[in-house]
Amino acid sequence: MSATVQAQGDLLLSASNLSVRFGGVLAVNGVSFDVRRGEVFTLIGPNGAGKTTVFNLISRIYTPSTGEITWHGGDAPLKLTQQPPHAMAALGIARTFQNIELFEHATVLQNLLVGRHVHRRTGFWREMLFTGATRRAEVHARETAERVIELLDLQHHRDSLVAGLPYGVRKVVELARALCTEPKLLLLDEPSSGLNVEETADMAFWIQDIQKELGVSVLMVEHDMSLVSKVSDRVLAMNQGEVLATGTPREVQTDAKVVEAYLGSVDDVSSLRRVA
Ligand SMILES: Nc1ncnc2c1ncn2[C@@H]1O[C@H](COP(=O)(O)OP(=O)(O)OP(=O)(O)O)[C@@H](O)[C@H]1O
Repeated sequence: MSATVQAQGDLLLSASNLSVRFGGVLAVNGVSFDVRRGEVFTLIGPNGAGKTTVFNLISRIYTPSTGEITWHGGDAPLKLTQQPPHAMAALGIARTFQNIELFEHATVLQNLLVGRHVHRRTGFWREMLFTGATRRAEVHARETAERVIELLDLQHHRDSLVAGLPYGVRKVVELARALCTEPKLLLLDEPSSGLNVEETADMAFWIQDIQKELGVSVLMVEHDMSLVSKVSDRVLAMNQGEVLATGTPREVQTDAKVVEAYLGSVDDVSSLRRVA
């Protein structure tokens, strides 16, 4: 894993003119944005704005009706819309889910090693014969898992069954499992959902560590504006499927269109000014 945060101007992913229609609902309408290497880029907006739909377009759960998503994380630009969902992890895109999806009756370490298997290239017969390549892959998987365990302070939980862990720890384990695929881009779907204030502050700390220590870029959907302000380099605000504003957390939170979308009135702008 890279230890350097890369230059901000360097493009990692670009979404251009994305639209999705569900029956009569135009859930996403002409949305364009870029995610740069090393940045935390956050989608915000009121309920039903289209954030999750954009997120699901990037992780290839949905295919856009119009538009294109280009991945710049490989040797040459790649059209993500032509890739199947299962190809995402191998390309360097990992995600977490709003409702945690872990193997409940496996240990934390076992869950992390499952995450690593996306990079196994050794083939069936080599695995059966446990060749040198297989052994090296196994050692690398364990080393990566141990590094992630240390980074996210999960040492005490390494051999615990996930089912017995508090919700806040499980959220961190899910983050750890995604990191074990050694992604270039980490997609976080509402990382603070279900967490209390203290756990949300811890989550902000982990996201900053992931960005700064590992150089991993983050694209997240998040409602908690304290977390958004603390960790985001740039924010994109949506409403009714369309982009309202893109910029720093402060720029977006004080944008009149954004304030109006949240509150229905530009008079209440001060209540959104909770930028750290
Ligand atoms: N699979 C689907 N089928 C039909 N309509 C959908 C589907 N997914 C989303 N929608 C509709 O698309 C619009 C955008 O929904 P989306 O979930 O993307 O919003 P959101 O900004 O993530 O909202 P929230 O913050 O409440 O999660 C909504 O009107 C929603 O009802």
